[in-house]
Amino acid sequence: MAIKFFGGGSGIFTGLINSLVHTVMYTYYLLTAFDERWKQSVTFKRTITQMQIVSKNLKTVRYTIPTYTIHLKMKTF
Ligand SMILES: CC(C)(COP(=O)(O)OP(=O)(O)OC[C@H]1O[C@@H](n2cnc3c(N)ncnc32)[C@H](O)[C@@H]1OP(=O)(O)O)[C@@H](O)C(=O)NCCC(=O)NCCSC(=O)CC(=O)O
Repeated sequence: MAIKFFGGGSGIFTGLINSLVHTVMYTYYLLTAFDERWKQSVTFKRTITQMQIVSKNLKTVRYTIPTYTIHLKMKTF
C-alpha cells in the first residue's frame, strides 16, 4: 500500500530495486547462518556491495530528476 500510494506511486521503483538487492543480501545471510564457509566467498560479498552501489545511484538519478523538474516548475509561478 505504502509503495503504491506514497508519492503517487513513485515508491514502486525503490520497492522493486530494494527487494532485488535484499533478496540477494538476505540469501547470503541465510546461507552463512547455516554454513560459515559462505562467509569466505568474496565474490558473493563483492556482488552484494556492487548491487548496493548501483541501486543507490539509480535511486539518486530516479528521484533527483523529478525533484529538480518540480523545483523548476515552482520557480516559474
Ligand atoms: C557484504 C556483506 C553482506 C557481508 O556481510 P558479513 O557480515 O558477512 O561480513 P562483514 O561485513 O562483517 O565483513 C567480513 C569480512 O568480509 C570483508 N568484506 C565485506 N564486504 C566485502 C566486499 N564487498 N569485498 C571484499 N571483502 C568484503 C570485510 O572486509 C571483512 O574482512 P575481514 O574479515 O578481513 O575484516 C556486508 O558487508 C554488507 O554489505 N552488508 C550490507 C548491510 C546492509 O546494507 N543492510 C541494509 C540496511 S538499510 C536497508 O535495508 C534499507 C535500504 O537498503 O534501503
